[in-house]
Amino acid sequence: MPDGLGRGLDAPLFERVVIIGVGLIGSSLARVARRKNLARTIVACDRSAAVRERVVALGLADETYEAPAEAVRGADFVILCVPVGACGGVAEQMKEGLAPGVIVSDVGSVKQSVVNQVAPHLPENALFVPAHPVAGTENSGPDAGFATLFKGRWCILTPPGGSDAATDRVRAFWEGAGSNVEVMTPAHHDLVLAITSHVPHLIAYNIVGTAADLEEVTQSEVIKFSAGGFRDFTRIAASDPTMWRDVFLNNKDAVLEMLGRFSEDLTALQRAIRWGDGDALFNLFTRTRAIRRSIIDVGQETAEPDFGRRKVDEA
Ligand SMILES: NC(=O)C1=CN([C@@H]2O[C@H](COP(=O)(O)OP(=O)(O)OC[C@H]3O[C@@H](n4cnc5c(N)ncnc54)[C@H](O)[C@@H]3O)[C@@H](O)[C@H]2O)C=CC1
Ligand SMILES: O=C(O)C(=O)Cc1ccc(O)cc1
Repeated sequence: MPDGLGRGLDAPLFERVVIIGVGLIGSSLARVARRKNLARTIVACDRSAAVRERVVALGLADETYEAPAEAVRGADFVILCVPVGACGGVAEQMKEGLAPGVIVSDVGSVKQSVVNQVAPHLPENALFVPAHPVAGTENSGPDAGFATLFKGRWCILTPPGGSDAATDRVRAFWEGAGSNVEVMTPAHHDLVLAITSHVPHLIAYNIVGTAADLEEVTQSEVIKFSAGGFRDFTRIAASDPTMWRDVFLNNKDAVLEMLGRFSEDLTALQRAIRWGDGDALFNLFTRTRAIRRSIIDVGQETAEPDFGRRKVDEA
């Protein structure tokens, strides 16, 4: 009996899913694809020999390749899970192996730049549905992934022509992985994520760097007294340097726009402290407390909002 996507109820969603870049996100996808029967065959591709060895040792894939063009042969779904700055190069390397009608997607934290890099390399008969799971941790590599990473989290799709049959299949894949799916334009995605994710990471990198540079506060004191808010910043600031370098270089305009607003608001706070304007501080802190509580309320109904999750299960 076929489902809404034309498959038998027990049939996997895709025949041959290729994951290029098997780190935190790629390995989590491999794990959940296996667990939820989203792929008949899982193919892993990574340029790192050490990663490919771990993929084999962890049993994450049915086949493992170094070369993207070999990996993608005969695939009906290819997902780029490499840093955003590497997507164009990988697309160029894989293009000659792509079968007609293949759906190509990615998981990059920035969307417009990935579209600009990848689309020119795809043959006309490939269907491109960019995606961004708004779920992750500060850890990297195939050992850091886990099958429940995407459960109850948002996944944003930015298909070029709005929704179509390929988008429906990618939506089904992410829903199968446990995510809630939303569709928007790449530019809108990049603006929203600049303030909700990219600037917060930049602030964390900056505050940890500032604390580490302070001469009168020794490194050991920073560590010793980091039980407060600073400790949360250190988790974020432990995120992958390559990944985050690429995010900032590839979402430059939106990040600079949001950073400008942030700096203005920070200056207003600085002024309130200097002039003893307690009302200004109290009013802002009251508003932000309400925002946090509304996130938690929504989270309890739908998704667990805590980004600081750790690996909780195995493949
Ligand atoms: N880490 C996170 O919390 C999240 C990351 N993302 C996005 O997911 C993507 C991957 O991030 P992670 O899994 O965290 O990274 P990761 O560092 O854990 O894994 C990346 C993998 O890609 C491989 N790789 C790098 N360049 C390559 C190339 N040119 N060809 C083939 N393989 C290559 C690396 O060897 C590594 O195994 C990034 O685009 C990131 O923006 C999206 C949501 C959350
Ligand atoms: O670990 C955290 O707090 C995160 O914010 C994870 C994360 C990192 C990058 C993304 O594009 C989405 C989620």
